[in-house]
Amino acid sequence: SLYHPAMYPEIQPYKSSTLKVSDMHTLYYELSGNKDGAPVVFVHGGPGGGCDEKDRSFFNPNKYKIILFDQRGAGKSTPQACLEENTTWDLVRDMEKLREELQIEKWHVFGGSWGSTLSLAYAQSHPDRVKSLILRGIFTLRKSELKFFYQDGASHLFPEAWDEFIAPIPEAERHDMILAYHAQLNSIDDSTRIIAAKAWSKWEMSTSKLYVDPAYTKRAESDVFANAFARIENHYFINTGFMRDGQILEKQEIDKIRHIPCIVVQGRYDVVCPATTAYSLKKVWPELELHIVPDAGHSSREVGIAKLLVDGTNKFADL
Ligand SMILES: CNCC(=O)c1nnc(C(C)(C)C)o1
Repeated sequence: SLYHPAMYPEIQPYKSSTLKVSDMHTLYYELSGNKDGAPVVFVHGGPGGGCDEKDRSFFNPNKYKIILFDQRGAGKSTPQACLEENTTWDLVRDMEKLREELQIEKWHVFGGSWGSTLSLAYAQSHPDRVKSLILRGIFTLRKSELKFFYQDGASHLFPEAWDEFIAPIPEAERHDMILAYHAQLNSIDDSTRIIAAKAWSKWEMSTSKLYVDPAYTKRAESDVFANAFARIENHYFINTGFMRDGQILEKQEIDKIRHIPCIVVQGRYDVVCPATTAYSLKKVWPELELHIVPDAGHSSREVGIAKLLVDGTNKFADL
């Protein structure tokens, strides 16, 4: 079932296709809802997480032309979990290629977690192509954010899951978990790679909701999902998103997009992308509408978060 009564019923795409964006990469995308409606592009998280069919339900299908696409190496895009030619700026260029392929002038942009990072990077690169931004669980890949979730922070709140996360890593390497996981996720040994990928994914899935949800955590047990999610996330994080530390929050970058209508929905108890980053974004971008949900964690599937996201898409539908 869906995460809140305000969400729209599950629908199927009226078109699914692929777009070749480089000699190496081909993206999967799909269109649903009203083909003459207001175009909105859904930017999935991870990176490497891929889209989920339920993601269509954040949008009124009578008002929106709903565009879901799997970023490089994620979901149904190929080559699966490929790290070559896979950077933030390749994905920004891909969004422009997709927009042009679909003959869209301007579109609404909706994204959570890594999806909020890429949405902001895209808007700062192409502000004239963005009608509105609806963002959840703000993530800007600062070293402090990565340290909190992967080294010394969330570990204090989820000690049991943290024990499982560090288990595959030799004690001598635990002082730099992202680097240590990079070695295992890129090992020549398949079993080392998949064990590390599942442990990495399970850490995130078991800390993404205020009430740990076993059904949600199960997602980490899929070899295909875990492999792409873990390898691509780790690749982006070890490169701190291919950006300067804090680049997205710089005044010169925010000033490019301050005129764009923007709603941010942030869980108070989000331990994956803690509220401090959403708050920093609000301080540098006072015009944005910030909602901190008092009883939610990171996931867009938290009841309070899902409701405010749908309220946001309903509000922006007629912009
Ligand atoms: C640090 N990564 C957070 C993120 O982007 C994310 N968390 N869960 C997801 C999926 C919903 C795509 C699994 O993405």
